[in-house]
Amino acid sequence: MAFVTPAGVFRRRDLVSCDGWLDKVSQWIGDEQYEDVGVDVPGLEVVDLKKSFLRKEKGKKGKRKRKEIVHALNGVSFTAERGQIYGLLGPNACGKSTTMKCIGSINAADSGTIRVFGVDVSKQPYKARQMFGYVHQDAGVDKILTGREHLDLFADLAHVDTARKEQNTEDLITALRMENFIDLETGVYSGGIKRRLDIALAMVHQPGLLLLDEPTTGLDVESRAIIWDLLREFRGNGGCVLLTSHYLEEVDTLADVVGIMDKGSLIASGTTAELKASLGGTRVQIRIEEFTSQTEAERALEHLKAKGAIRQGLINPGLGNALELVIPANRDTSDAVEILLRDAGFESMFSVSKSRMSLGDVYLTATGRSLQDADRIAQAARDPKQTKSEQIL
Ligand SMILES: Nc1ncnc2c1ncn2[C@@H]1O[C@H](COP(=O)(O)OP(=O)(O)OP(=O)(O)O)[C@@H](O)[C@H]1O
Repeated sequence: MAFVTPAGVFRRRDLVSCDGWLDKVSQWIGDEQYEDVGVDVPGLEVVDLKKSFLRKEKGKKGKRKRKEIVHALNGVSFTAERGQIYGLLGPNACGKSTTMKCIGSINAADSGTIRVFGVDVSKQPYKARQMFGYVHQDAGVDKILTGREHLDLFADLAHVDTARKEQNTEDLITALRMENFIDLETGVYSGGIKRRLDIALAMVHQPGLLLLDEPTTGLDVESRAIIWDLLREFRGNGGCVLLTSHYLEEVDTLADVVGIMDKGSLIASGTTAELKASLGGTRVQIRIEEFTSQTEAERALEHLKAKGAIRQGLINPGLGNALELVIPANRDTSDAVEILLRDAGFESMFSVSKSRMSLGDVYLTATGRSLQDADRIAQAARDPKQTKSEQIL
Protein backbone atom coordinates (compact mmCIF):
# COMPACT_ATOMS: atom_id res chain seq x y z
CA MET A 1 0.00 0.00 0.00
CA ALA A 2 1.32 3.40 -0.92
CA PHE A 3 0.43 6.58 0.94
CA VAL A 4 0.48 9.64 -1.26
CA THR A 5 1.05 12.70 0.88
CA PRO A 6 2.08 16.19 -0.10
CA ALA A 7 5.53 15.24 1.14
CA GLY A 8 5.95 12.23 -1.08
CA VAL A 9 4.82 8.68 -1.72
CA PHE A 10 5.50 6.23 1.09
CA ARG A 11 4.98 2.57 1.70
CA ARG A 12 3.29 1.28 4.83
CA ARG A 13 6.62 -0.13 6.05
CA ASP A 14 8.07 3.39 6.05
CA LEU A 15 5.24 4.55 8.24
CA VAL A 16 5.74 1.96 10.94
CA SER A 17 9.49 1.54 10.93
CA CYS A 18 11.30 4.74 9.99
CA ASP A 19 12.58 6.65 13.04
CA GLY A 20 12.89 10.36 12.54
CA TRP A 21 10.75 10.10 9.46
CA LEU A 22 8.99 13.39 10.03
CA ASP A 23 12.32 15.20 10.24
CA LYS A 24 13.35 13.66 6.95
CA VAL A 25 10.10 14.73 5.36
CA SER A 26 10.57 18.29 6.62
CA GLN A 27 13.78 18.58 4.64
CA TRP A 28 11.99 17.60 1.46
CA ILE A 29 9.30 20.23 1.64
CA GLY A 30 10.07 23.76 0.61
CA ASP A 31 8.00 26.87 1.15
CA GLU A 32 7.27 27.22 -2.55
CA GLN A 33 4.65 24.44 -2.19
CA TYR A 34 2.40 26.90 -0.43
CA GLU A 35 2.41 29.62 -3.02
CA ASP A 36 -1.01 30.45 -4.42
CA VAL A 37 -1.81 29.49 -7.97
CA GLY A 38 -3.86 31.42 -10.50
CA VAL A 39 -7.62 31.04 -10.20
CA ASP A 40 -8.39 30.63 -13.90
CA VAL A 41 -6.52 27.42 -14.62
CA PRO A 42 -8.46 24.12 -14.65
CA GLY A 43 -8.16 21.82 -11.65
CA LEU A 44 -6.70 19.05 -13.80
CA GLU A 45 -5.37 18.82 -17.34
CA VAL A 46 -4.19 15.53 -18.79
CA VAL A 47 -2.66 15.67 -22.26
CA ASP A 48 -1.73 12.63 -24.37
CA LEU A 49 -0.80 10.42 -21.44
CA LYS A 50 0.99 7.19 -22.33
CA LYS A 51 2.17 4.42 -20.05
CA SER A 52 3.36 0.88 -20.71
CA PHE A 53 4.46 -1.82 -18.31
CA LEU A 54 6.79 -4.71 -18.84
CA ARG A 55 4.98 -7.72 -17.48
CA LYS A 56 7.26 -10.60 -16.62
CA GLU A 57 5.98 -14.07 -16.08
CA LYS A 58 8.07 -16.20 -13.77
CA GLY A 59 9.14 -19.31 -15.63
CA LYS A 60 9.43 -22.75 -14.10
CA LYS A 61 12.91 -24.15 -13.56
CA GLY A 62 14.86 -24.29 -16.77
CA LYS A 63 12.20 -22.51 -18.77
CA ARG A 64 12.43 -19.01 -20.17
CA LYS A 65 10.51 -16.23 -18.50
CA ARG A 66 7.84 -14.77 -20.75
CA LYS A 67 7.90 -11.00 -21.12
CA GLU A 68 5.09 -8.91 -22.47
CA ILE A 69 4.59 -5.19 -22.89
CA VAL A 70 1.22 -4.00 -21.63
CA HIS A 71 0.10 -0.69 -23.12
CA ALA A 72 -1.95 0.52 -20.18
CA LEU A 73 -2.51 4.06 -21.52
CA ASN A 74 -2.44 4.95 -25.22
CA GLY A 75 -2.63 8.75 -25.20
CA VAL A 76 -5.33 9.78 -22.75
CA SER A 77 -6.38 13.47 -22.70
CA PHE A 78 -9.08 15.23 -20.69
CA THR A 79 -9.69 18.31 -18.57
CA ALA A 80 -11.55 18.59 -15.28
CA GLU A 81 -12.62 22.07 -14.23
CA ARG A 82 -12.97 23.54 -10.77
CA GLY A 83 -16.39 22.91 -9.26
CA GLN A 84 -16.69 19.76 -11.35
CA ILE A 85 -16.73 16.02 -10.71
CA TYR A 86 -15.17 14.14 -13.62
CA GLY A 87 -16.07 10.45 -13.65
CA LEU A 88 -13.80 7.92 -15.36
CA LEU A 89 -15.79 4.84 -16.20
CA GLY A 90 -14.56 1.60 -17.63
CA PRO A 91 -14.10 -2.13 -17.06
CA ASN A 92 -11.28 -3.82 -15.17
CA ALA A 93 -7.83 -3.26 -16.66
CA CYS A 94 -8.89 -0.42 -19.00
CA GLY A 95 -6.34 1.91 -17.38
CA LYS A 96 -8.33 3.90 -14.80
CA SER A 97 -5.97 3.24 -11.88
CA THR A 98 -2.89 3.79 -14.04
CA THR A 99 -4.28 7.20 -15.04
CA MET A 100 -4.85 7.99 -11.36
CA LYS A 101 -1.39 6.76 -10.37
CA CYS A 102 0.29 8.88 -13.04
CA ILE A 103 -1.64 11.97 -11.93
CA GLY A 104 -0.90 11.10 -8.30
CA SER A 105 2.82 10.76 -9.12
CA ILE A 106 2.93 7.13 -7.97
CA ASN A 107 3.73 6.01 -11.52
CA ALA A 108 5.85 8.06 -13.89
CA ALA A 109 4.14 8.43 -17.27
CA ASP A 110 6.14 7.44 -20.37
CA SER A 111 5.00 10.62 -22.09
CA GLY A 112 2.33 13.27 -21.91
CA THR A 113 1.64 16.17 -19.58
CA ILE A 114 -0.33 16.38 -16.35
CA ARG A 115 -1.06 19.73 -14.77
CA VAL A 116 -2.78 20.18 -11.41
CA PHE A 117 -3.98 23.79 -11.08
CA GLY A 118 -1.39 24.64 -13.71
CA VAL A 119 1.46 22.84 -11.91
CA ASP A 120 3.24 20.19 -13.97
CA VAL A 121 3.22 16.99 -11.90
CA SER A 122 6.43 15.60 -13.40
CA LYS A 123 8.37 18.87 -13.01
CA GLN A 124 7.06 19.97 -9.60
CA PRO A 125 5.69 16.86 -7.90
CA TYR A 126 5.92 18.22 -4.34
CA LYS A 127 4.05 21.36 -5.25
CA ALA A 128 1.42 19.37 -7.15
CA ARG A 129 0.94 16.99 -4.21
CA GLN A 130 0.13 19.94 -2.01
CA MET A 131 -2.81 20.62 -4.29
CA PHE A 132 -4.39 17.20 -4.52
CA GLY A 133 -5.57 14.53 -2.15
CA TYR A 134 -5.31 10.91 -3.28
CA VAL A 135 -7.51 8.02 -2.25
CA HIS A 136 -6.05 4.70 -3.34
CA GLN A 137 -8.22 1.83 -4.58
CA ASP A 138 -7.58 -0.14 -1.36
CA ALA A 139 -8.00 1.33 2.12
CA GLY A 140 -4.66 2.76 3.19
CA VAL A 141 -4.88 3.10 6.96
CA ASP A 142 -2.60 1.57 9.56
CA LYS A 143 -4.10 -0.74 12.18
CA ILE A 144 -2.10 0.47 15.15
CA LEU A 145 -3.02 4.16 14.99
CA THR A 146 -6.37 5.74 15.77
CA GLY A 147 -8.23 7.73 13.17
CA ARG A 148 -7.31 10.98 14.90
CA GLU A 149 -3.60 10.00 15.02
CA HIS A 150 -3.71 9.34 11.29
CA LEU A 151 -5.26 12.73 10.65
CA ASP A 152 -2.69 14.39 12.89
CA LEU A 153 0.18 12.67 11.08
CA PHE A 154 -1.08 13.48 7.59
CA ALA A 155 -1.74 17.11 8.53
CA ASP A 156 1.81 17.37 9.94
CA LEU A 157 3.26 15.87 6.79
CA ALA A 158 1.52 18.58 4.82
CA HIS A 159 2.76 21.24 7.25
CA VAL A 160 -0.77 22.31 8.09
CA ASP A 161 -0.52 24.81 10.95
CA THR A 162 -1.99 23.80 14.30
CA ALA A 163 -5.12 25.96 14.23
CA ARG A 164 -6.03 24.94 10.70
CA LYS A 165 -5.25 21.30 11.48
CA GLU A 166 -7.64 21.28 14.42
CA GLN A 167 -10.39 23.00 12.46
CA ASN A 168 -10.00 20.75 9.39
CA THR A 169 -9.92 17.63 11.53
CA GLU A 170 -13.12 18.55 13.36
CA ASP A 171 -14.86 19.55 10.11
CA LEU A 172 -13.97 16.27 8.45
CA ILE A 173 -14.95 14.17 11.48
CA THR A 174 -18.36 15.86 11.47
CA ALA A 175 -18.87 15.72 7.70
CA LEU A 176 -17.94 12.03 7.58
CA ARG A 177 -19.86 11.26 10.79
CA MET A 178 -16.88 9.63 12.46
CA GLU A 179 -17.33 10.99 15.99
CA ASN A 180 -17.82 7.53 17.53
CA PHE A 181 -14.83 5.98 15.79
CA ILE A 182 -12.16 8.62 15.52
CA ASP A 183 -10.38 7.76 18.78
CA LEU A 184 -10.41 4.00 18.23
CA GLU A 185 -7.52 2.12 16.64
CA THR A 186 -8.34 1.65 12.98
CA GLY A 187 -7.85 -2.11 13.29
CA VAL A 188 -11.41 -2.29 14.62
CA TYR A 189 -12.93 -0.16 11.83
CA SER A 190 -15.38 -1.63 9.34
CA GLY A 191 -14.57 -1.25 5.62
CA GLY A 192 -16.92 1.72 5.34
CA ILE A 193 -15.37 3.62 8.27
CA LYS A 194 -11.84 2.90 6.97
CA ARG A 195 -12.86 4.33 3.64
CA ARG A 196 -14.29 7.44 5.28
CA LEU A 197 -10.99 7.90 7.12
CA ASP A 198 -9.09 7.44 3.85
CA ILE A 199 -11.08 10.29 2.37
CA ALA A 200 -10.53 12.47 5.43
CA LEU A 201 -6.77 11.86 5.15
CA ALA A 202 -6.82 12.94 1.53
CA MET A 203 -8.61 16.16 2.49
CA VAL A 204 -6.94 17.20 5.72
CA HIS A 205 -4.54 19.59 3.96
CA GLN A 206 -7.46 21.19 2.07
CA PRO A 207 -6.48 20.22 -1.47
CA GLY A 208 -8.24 21.71 -4.47
CA LEU A 209 -8.31 18.41 -6.38
CA LEU A 210 -9.42 15.02 -5.10
CA LEU A 211 -8.28 11.86 -6.88
CA LEU A 212 -10.58 9.03 -5.84
CA ASP A 213 -9.91 5.55 -7.19
CA GLU A 214 -13.14 3.60 -6.73
CA PRO A 215 -13.94 5.24 -3.41
CA THR A 216 -17.18 3.41 -2.72
CA THR A 217 -16.61 -0.08 -4.11
CA GLY A 218 -18.15 -2.63 -1.74
CA LEU A 219 -19.30 -0.02 0.78
CA ASP A 220 -22.44 -0.03 2.88
CA VAL A 221 -25.25 2.27 1.80
CA GLU A 222 -24.74 4.73 4.69
CA SER A 223 -21.01 5.24 4.05
CA ARG A 224 -21.65 5.66 0.35
CA ALA A 225 -24.31 8.32 0.96
CA ILE A 226 -22.04 10.19 3.40
CA ILE A 227 -19.15 10.17 0.92
CA TRP A 228 -21.42 11.34 -1.92
CA ASP A 229 -22.68 14.23 0.22
CA LEU A 230 -19.14 15.29 1.08
CA LEU A 231 -18.08 15.19 -2.57
CA ARG A 232 -21.06 17.33 -3.58
CA GLU A 233 -20.18 19.85 -0.88
CA PHE A 234 -16.53 19.86 -1.99
CA ARG A 235 -17.61 20.49 -5.58
CA GLY A 236 -20.00 23.22 -4.39
CA ASN A 237 -17.04 24.98 -2.77
CA GLY A 238 -15.14 25.00 -6.07
CA GLY A 239 -13.25 21.73 -5.58
CA CYS A 240 -12.37 19.51 -8.53
CA VAL A 241 -12.80 15.73 -8.33
CA LEU A 242 -11.53 12.92 -10.51
CA LEU A 243 -13.41 9.76 -9.66
CA THR A 244 -13.08 6.28 -11.09
CA SER A 245 -15.88 3.83 -10.64
CA HIS A 246 -17.35 0.57 -11.83
CA TYR A 247 -20.76 1.75 -10.72
CA LEU A 248 -22.73 3.26 -13.58
CA GLU A 249 -25.22 4.60 -11.07
CA GLU A 250 -22.50 6.39 -9.08
CA VAL A 251 -21.03 8.09 -12.13
CA ASP A 252 -24.48 8.92 -13.49
CA THR A 253 -25.53 10.51 -10.19
CA LEU A 254 -22.35 12.32 -9.20
CA ALA A 255 -20.34 13.19 -12.27
CA ASP A 256 -20.80 16.41 -14.22
CA VAL A 257 -18.63 15.07 -17.01
CA VAL A 258 -17.92 11.44 -17.81
CA GLY A 259 -15.01 9.90 -19.67
CA ILE A 260 -15.47 6.34 -20.87
CA MET A 261 -12.27 4.32 -21.04
CA ASP A 262 -11.63 1.14 -22.91
CA LYS A 263 -8.30 -0.64 -23.48
CA GLY A 264 -6.18 2.29 -22.40
CA SER A 265 -8.01 4.95 -24.41
CA LEU A 266 -10.72 7.45 -23.72
CA ILE A 267 -13.41 6.47 -26.22
CA ALA A 268 -16.11 9.00 -25.32
CA SER A 269 -16.54 11.97 -23.05
CA GLY A 270 -19.17 14.59 -22.24
CA THR A 271 -21.93 15.21 -19.76
CA THR A 272 -24.09 12.17 -19.09
CA ALA A 273 -27.00 13.90 -20.84
CA GLU A 274 -24.82 14.67 -23.90
CA LEU A 275 -23.51 11.13 -24.10
CA LYS A 276 -26.96 9.57 -23.85
CA ALA A 277 -28.45 12.05 -26.33
CA SER A 278 -25.61 11.42 -28.79
CA LEU A 279 -26.77 7.83 -29.13
CA GLY A 280 -30.20 8.98 -30.18
CA GLY A 281 -31.70 5.52 -30.08
CA THR A 282 -33.94 3.41 -27.93
CA ARG A 283 -33.06 0.62 -25.59
CA VAL A 284 -35.15 -2.54 -25.88
CA GLN A 285 -34.97 -5.68 -23.81
CA ILE A 286 -36.66 -8.78 -25.23
CA ARG A 287 -37.14 -12.08 -23.47
CA ILE A 288 -38.29 -14.55 -26.09
CA GLU A 289 -39.01 -17.16 -23.39
CA GLU A 290 -38.57 -16.81 -19.64
CA PHE A 291 -35.43 -18.94 -20.11
CA THR A 292 -34.40 -18.87 -23.76
CA SER A 293 -31.73 -21.33 -24.89
CA GLN A 294 -28.37 -19.84 -25.85
CA THR A 295 -28.74 -21.23 -29.40
CA GLU A 296 -32.17 -19.67 -29.90
CA ALA A 297 -31.06 -16.33 -28.46
CA GLU A 298 -28.04 -16.33 -30.80
CA ARG A 299 -30.24 -17.16 -33.77
CA ALA A 300 -32.64 -14.32 -32.94
CA LEU A 301 -29.78 -11.84 -32.52
CA GLU A 302 -28.15 -12.87 -35.79
CA HIS A 303 -31.48 -12.45 -37.57
CA LEU A 304 -31.95 -8.92 -36.21
CA LYS A 305 -28.40 -7.98 -37.14
CA ALA A 306 -28.80 -9.38 -40.65
CA LYS A 307 -31.93 -7.27 -41.13
CA GLY A 308 -30.09 -4.15 -39.95
CA ALA A 309 -32.71 -3.62 -37.26
CA ILE A 310 -30.35 -2.96 -34.37
CA ARG A 311 -27.24 -0.95 -33.75
CA GLN A 312 -25.96 -3.10 -30.92
CA GLY A 313 -27.18 -6.26 -29.30
CA LEU A 314 -26.07 -8.79 -26.79
CA ILE A 315 -27.37 -11.77 -24.91
CA ASN A 316 -27.81 -11.40 -21.16
CA PRO A 317 -27.26 -14.82 -19.56
CA GLY A 318 -28.13 -13.35 -16.14
CA LEU A 319 -31.69 -12.80 -17.34
CA GLY A 320 -32.56 -16.06 -19.07
CA ASN A 321 -30.59 -15.11 -22.22
CA ALA A 322 -32.65 -11.96 -22.77
CA LEU A 323 -31.72 -9.84 -25.81
CA GLU A 324 -30.38 -6.40 -24.85
CA LEU A 325 -30.76 -4.22 -27.93
CA VAL A 326 -29.97 -0.68 -29.00
CA ILE A 327 -32.29 0.38 -31.83
CA PRO A 328 -31.36 3.37 -34.03
CA ALA A 329 -33.51 6.48 -33.63
CA ASN A 330 -34.85 6.34 -37.20
CA ARG A 331 -36.27 2.84 -36.66
CA ASP A 332 -39.72 1.99 -35.43
CA THR A 333 -38.61 0.48 -32.16
CA SER A 334 -39.84 -2.66 -30.42
CA ASP A 335 -42.86 -3.40 -32.65
CA ALA A 336 -40.69 -3.74 -35.74
CA VAL A 337 -38.25 -5.95 -33.87
CA GLU A 338 -41.07 -8.19 -32.65
CA ILE A 339 -42.41 -8.55 -36.20
CA LEU A 340 -38.95 -9.47 -37.47
CA LEU A 341 -38.59 -12.08 -34.75
CA ARG A 342 -42.01 -13.53 -35.61
CA ASP A 343 -40.92 -13.78 -39.25
CA ALA A 344 -37.98 -15.83 -38.06
CA GLY A 345 -40.29 -18.26 -36.26
CA PHE A 346 -40.31 -16.85 -32.72
CA GLU A 347 -44.05 -16.87 -32.13
CA SER A 348 -44.70 -14.83 -29.01
CA MET A 349 -42.44 -12.94 -26.65
CA PHE A 350 -42.30 -13.55 -22.90
CA SER A 351 -41.64 -9.84 -22.32
CA VAL A 352 -40.64 -6.71 -24.23
CA SER A 353 -39.56 -3.50 -22.50
CA LYS A 354 -38.45 -0.15 -23.82
CA SER A 355 -36.39 2.46 -22.01
CA ARG A 356 -34.32 5.58 -22.61
CA MET A 357 -30.57 5.24 -23.01
CA SER A 358 -28.47 4.68 -19.92
CA LEU A 359 -24.77 5.22 -19.38
CA GLY A 360 -24.36 1.45 -19.72
CA ASP A 361 -25.85 1.72 -23.21
CA VAL A 362 -23.37 4.45 -24.08
CA TYR A 363 -20.63 1.98 -23.18
CA LEU A 364 -22.34 -0.86 -25.05
CA THR A 365 -22.71 1.27 -28.17
CA ALA A 366 -19.12 2.49 -28.06
CA THR A 367 -17.52 -0.90 -27.49
CA GLY A 368 -20.03 -3.57 -28.46
CA ARG A 369 -19.70 -5.08 -24.98
CA SER A 370 -21.53 -4.50 -21.75
CA LEU A 371 -19.44 -3.14 -18.91
CA GLN A 372 -19.99 -6.38 -16.99
CA ASP A 373 -18.85 -8.54 -19.90
CA ALA A 374 -15.78 -6.38 -20.42
CA ASP A 375 -15.02 -6.75 -16.71
CA ARG A 376 -15.27 -10.51 -16.91
CA ILE A 377 -12.99 -10.70 -19.96
CA ALA A 378 -10.40 -8.40 -18.39
CA GLN A 379 -10.48 -10.31 -15.13
CA ALA A 380 -9.81 -13.56 -16.94
CA ALA A 381 -6.92 -12.05 -18.94
CA ARG A 382 -5.25 -10.37 -16.01
CA ASP A 383 -2.10 -11.92 -14.66
CA PRO A 384 -2.91 -13.07 -11.11
CA LYS A 385 0.70 -12.60 -9.91
CA GLN A 386 0.79 -9.03 -11.13
CA THR A 387 -2.61 -8.33 -9.60
CA LYS A 388 -1.27 -9.61 -6.29
CA SER A 389 1.82 -7.42 -6.49
CA GLU A 390 -0.36 -4.38 -7.27
CA GLN A 391 -2.45 -5.16 -4.19
CA ILE A 392 0.64 -5.37 -2.00
CA LEU A 393 1.81 -2.01 -3.34
N1 LIG B 1 2.68 -2.45 -12.19
C1 LIG B 1 2.20 -3.05 -13.27
N2 LIG B 1 2.91 -3.98 -13.94
C2 LIG B 1 2.44 -4.57 -15.03
N3 LIG B 1 1.21 -4.32 -15.56
C3 LIG B 1 0.44 -3.42 -14.94
C4 LIG B 1 0.88 -2.73 -13.76
N4 LIG B 1 -0.11 -1.87 -13.35
C5 LIG B 1 -1.12 -2.03 -14.25
N5 LIG B 1 -0.80 -2.95 -15.19
C6 LIG B 1 -1.63 -3.38 -16.32
O1 LIG B 1 -2.10 -2.21 -16.98
C7 LIG B 1 -3.46 -2.40 -17.40
C8 LIG B 1 -4.33 -1.30 -16.79
O2 LIG B 1 -4.41 -1.54 -15.38
P1 LIG B 1 -5.22 -0.58 -14.40
O3 LIG B 1 -4.97 -1.06 -13.01
O4 LIG B 1 -4.92 0.82 -14.72
O5 LIG B 1 -6.73 -0.89 -14.81
P2 LIG B 1 -8.09 -0.39 -14.13
O6 LIG B 1 -8.94 0.14 -15.22
O7 LIG B 1 -7.81 0.50 -12.99
O8 LIG B 1 -8.71 -1.76 -13.61
P3 LIG B 1 -9.31 -2.08 -12.15
O9 LIG B 1 -10.63 -1.45 -12.13
O10 LIG B 1 -9.35 -3.57 -12.13
O11 LIG B 1 -8.34 -1.52 -11.15
C9 LIG B 1 -3.85 -3.80 -16.95
O12 LIG B 1 -3.67 -4.68 -18.04
C10 LIG B 1 -2.88 -4.11 -15.85
O13 LIG B 1 -2.66 -5.50 -15.74
